Amino acid sequence: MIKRKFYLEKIVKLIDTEDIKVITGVRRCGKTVLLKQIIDELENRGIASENIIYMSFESSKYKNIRNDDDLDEFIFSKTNNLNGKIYLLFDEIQKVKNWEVSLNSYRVDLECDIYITGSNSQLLSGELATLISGRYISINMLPFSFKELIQYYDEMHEKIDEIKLFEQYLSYGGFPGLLNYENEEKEKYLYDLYSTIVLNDILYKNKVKDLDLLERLMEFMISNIGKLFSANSISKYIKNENRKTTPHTIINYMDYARNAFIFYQIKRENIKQKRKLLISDKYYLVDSGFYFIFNGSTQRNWSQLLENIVFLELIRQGYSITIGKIQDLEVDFVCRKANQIKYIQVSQSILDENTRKREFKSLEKISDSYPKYVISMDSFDFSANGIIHLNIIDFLKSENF
Ligand SMILES: Nc1ncnc2c1ncn2[C@@H]1O[C@H](COP(=O)(O)OP(=O)(O)OP(=O)(O)O)[C@@H](O)[C@H]1O
Repeated sequence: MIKRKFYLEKIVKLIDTEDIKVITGVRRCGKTVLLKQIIDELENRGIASENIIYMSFESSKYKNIRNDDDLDEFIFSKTNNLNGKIYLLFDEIQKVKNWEVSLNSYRVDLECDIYITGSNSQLLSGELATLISGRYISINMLPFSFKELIQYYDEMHEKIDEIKLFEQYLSYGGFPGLLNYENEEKEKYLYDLYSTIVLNDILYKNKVKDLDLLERLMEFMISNIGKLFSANSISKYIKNENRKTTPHTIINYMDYARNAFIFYQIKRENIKQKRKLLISDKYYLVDSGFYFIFNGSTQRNWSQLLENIVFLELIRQGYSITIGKIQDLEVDFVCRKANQIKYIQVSQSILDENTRKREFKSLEKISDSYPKYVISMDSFDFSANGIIHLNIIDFLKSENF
């Protein structure tokens, strides 16, 4: 197991703070392993193991703990005779009914520090969420980044060519569990994971009735990542296939998929007109592996994939992102962090002069002095009119873009 330093550093700073630490993220991105790494950190600090209580509600061991009363009975019996602070780590807490009531009472009645995980962004939006609102801090996890993939092979002492590794990352993405499998099995792993999310986290959880429509919508969105659409335009497209639907249904299904962390929805802004937000949005995937299962190796649109990978790295690095529109041109990403703005275009290659002109054109139209970049797979140094070219691998390897 590699240490997820990026997330651990954030969490370690929060140990012993009052807030409940909430770790969310798509299924199988590594939340359980991270909880175990937090436990290691607590033990390294000399905390007695009996004061650390880890419970995974996916495990049959706790199948009898179904609601807040069951959980309270268990926790109070376990902690009755303990001295000192107690560390509670609950994996997939949403399986326990009214869990918010329990956590709220532990905060008051026990000297404790609490960590929870969940794979749905609605974890903290149920009716009882107000009990802990304002008393938690959440950390959203993603599958492995390219840097973490390099770290993984380094720690395995496996020499691997960086370009080959990048190609592997482009195709299969960064779900950590994939690394236990060979190529053909990777596809199956991704497909099984995708199906579990669609069935359990979207269909059953939201009582979706039309599985066929849901599957068609997901396939459409995954194949069209990084393209502009609205619920109306998708609804029209799907109706053209002789299926019944409404924009309202499409909006609901897309929300469910976002809540399961499959997609990120990004707004579009007009850079010139006072940054006004526009109607249609873009969607990006939580991991490019899911693109692969629908688009195989032959039909892949590399620019789309690169854009998705750049997007993921930007949100990992804490940027908030919109898509930019300037006159009739698009700027792929407008990135904001701490009063700074950066503009980014992503292109497979800018070796061809016409492509280069096209990619630079929208950035050249922006008159402010914030930094502007074009990221591509090319590996030459190039800058013109204040626009800097970056190689994608260098970009992904940078600690602080
Ligand atoms: N840091 C890591 N290093 C190596 N492998 C990892 C790491 N983190 C996770 N994995 C592997 O990825 C898989 C999924 O990890 P994990 O169970 O922690 O994910 P999860 O987010 O808790 O999943 P779920 O939401 O389904 O409970 C496991 O096979 C695990 O071994």
